[in-house]
Amino acid sequence: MQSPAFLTISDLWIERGERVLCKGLNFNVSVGEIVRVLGDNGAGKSSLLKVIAGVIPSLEGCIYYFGQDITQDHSRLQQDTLYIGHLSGVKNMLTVEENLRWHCPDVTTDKLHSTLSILGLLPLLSTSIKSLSAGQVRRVALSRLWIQRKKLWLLDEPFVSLDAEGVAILESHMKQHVVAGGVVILTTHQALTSIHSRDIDLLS
Ligand SMILES: Nc1ncnc2c1ncn2[C@@H]1O[C@H](COP(=O)(O)OP(=O)(O)OP(=O)(O)O)[C@@H](O)[C@H]1O
Repeated sequence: MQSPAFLTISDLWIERGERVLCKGLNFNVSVGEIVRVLGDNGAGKSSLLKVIAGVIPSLEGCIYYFGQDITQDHSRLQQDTLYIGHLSGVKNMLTVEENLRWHCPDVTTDKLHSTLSILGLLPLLSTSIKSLSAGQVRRVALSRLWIQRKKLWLLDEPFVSLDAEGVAILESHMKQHVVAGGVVILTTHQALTSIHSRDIDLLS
């Protein structure tokens, strides 16, 4: 018998603000895949990620995690998921280090420093988020991908504000993650330059 997919989205309907999005959406995601969710502005890409993350409920349909229906209780999937939303979850009043320690209280100083070094943020360790550029804030948000070990990455517009070097660093890290058996589901309006993805198109 074939083993169940990592994630199965089955006849999923999403409603937001009395508008129905994703009318009967079906797709599977396998271990080792990068899935790019495409669609026009307002098509429902962020909403779909939020439904998978268990942040908002679906109107109808089911989500299966390794064949187990988790539609009503996302806790098993949430344990294995790192969701970085469009607004990135970075706190303006904290420094770069405080932000990361807030999200990842168990991180060692070595790991923190090596991650910030990869992302070019080490000199900004004690700088308050409110003094950073948009691209630097995005790098702080994404640094959790190097620290928190989770199978599923749900990334909403992770490339926004990144320069070419930042895009290359993130694409390379995604590639390593899926080669190691992870899964990435992301939304982006830009083409991926060095990684292969499977595209799911949400028609608006
Ligand atoms: N909190 C909310 N309350 C009500 N409606 C919402 C809410 N958030 C989003 N919507 C609506 O849901 C629809 C889909 O929004 P969503 O953010 O999922 O789209 P998107 O495809 O990610 O768009 P974009 O490409 O612009 O980021 C839009 O019509 C939007 O107005």
